[in-house]
Amino acid sequence: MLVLTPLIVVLWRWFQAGLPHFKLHYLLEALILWLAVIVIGYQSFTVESYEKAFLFFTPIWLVLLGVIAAIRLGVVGASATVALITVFAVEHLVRGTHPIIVDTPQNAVWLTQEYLAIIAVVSIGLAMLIQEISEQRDVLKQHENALKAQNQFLEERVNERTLALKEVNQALQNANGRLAKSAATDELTGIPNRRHFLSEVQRELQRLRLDGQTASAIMIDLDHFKQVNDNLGHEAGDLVLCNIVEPISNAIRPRDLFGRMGGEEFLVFLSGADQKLANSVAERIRAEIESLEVLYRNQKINVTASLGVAEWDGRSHLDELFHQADKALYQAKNKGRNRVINLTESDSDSKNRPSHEDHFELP
Ligand SMILES: Nc1nc2c(ncn2[C@@H]2O[C@H](COP(=O)(O)OP(=O)(O)OP(=O)(O)O)[C@@H](O)[C@H]2O)c(=O)[nH]1
Repeated sequence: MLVLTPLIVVLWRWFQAGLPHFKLHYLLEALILWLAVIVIGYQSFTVESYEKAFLFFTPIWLVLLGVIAAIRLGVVGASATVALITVFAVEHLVRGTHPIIVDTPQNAVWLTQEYLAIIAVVSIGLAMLIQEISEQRDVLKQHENALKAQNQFLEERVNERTLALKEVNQALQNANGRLAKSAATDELTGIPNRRHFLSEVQRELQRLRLDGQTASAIMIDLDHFKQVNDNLGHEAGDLVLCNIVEPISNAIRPRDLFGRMGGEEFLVFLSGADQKLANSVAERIRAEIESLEVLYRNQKINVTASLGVAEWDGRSHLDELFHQADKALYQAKNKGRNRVINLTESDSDSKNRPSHEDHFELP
């Protein structure tokens, strides 16, 4: 009864949990094993067979079958195998045909019980141990899978965050770019404003100084621009200022610097250009402006400009260069406007004229 108890417990749990589904190969293995148990059990517990084939049909082999049952069939299979062996042992004990030959029946019962206890402990105990290990392995596997899933989730979150951060960063860079551009651009005309223009010129002057190259500046001021505003309104004046950009840009090279200094005054800086070249560029600008026709509310507006040219001496600060150009511009205005004047051509009086700009402050 003691030996059958595990089987009864296992079967009872089965019924409680619902009958498990055994796979075909499991049933086949169980069938083969139990056949071996029946053959060896019958022979080893029948005293005649035991005596004839002592080594082959011995109850010890049944212990080995119990171990195989534990490994291959689990707790259920091991319990069933132990039960089967118990049936043989008890049946032969009752009939008195058992091979356990001892002096008294009482001792035979004790010895049989010990034998069955050993089989039960080895077989069912081993099966339970294997089951425990397997369950622990399953739990570990589950934890590992959960950990992997958690890691994957975290990785996805990190990727999402990184992507979001990249997007924010990109947006920030774009905004910064736009901000820098708008800080450097004249709102009305879209060309570099005074501050940005002067800083670009200063950088260029440093480069030219190192390279030992020359440069020239052209200061452009629209003539009688006040009249445009007064006669046609500020909006018309703005339109003229916007339209003036294209002819000036057309007359210079892309690498030349061009900016609005304020009001109706523009500045051009020509790297590597001497006085002669600067004069011809200024003349081209003047002609382009003169031929410009701005259409405002079906009305054509024509403007002219006066231009002052100055060549850089290779040493002086940009303040000085632009003052020279400004003085030349003053000469152009004095001499009747719509013309280009180079400071070398201007009369000495003009040099005493207070500058158009107090000074060209650097950003
Ligand atoms: N529409 C418009 N007018 C401006 C702007 N900035 C300055 N002005 C005007 O430009 C005019 C400049 O007038 P003045 O300095 O007398 O020069 P001018 O009339 O061109 O005369 P000269 O330079 O001597 O030929 C003023 O009426 C300013 O109001 C601007 O952004 N838009």
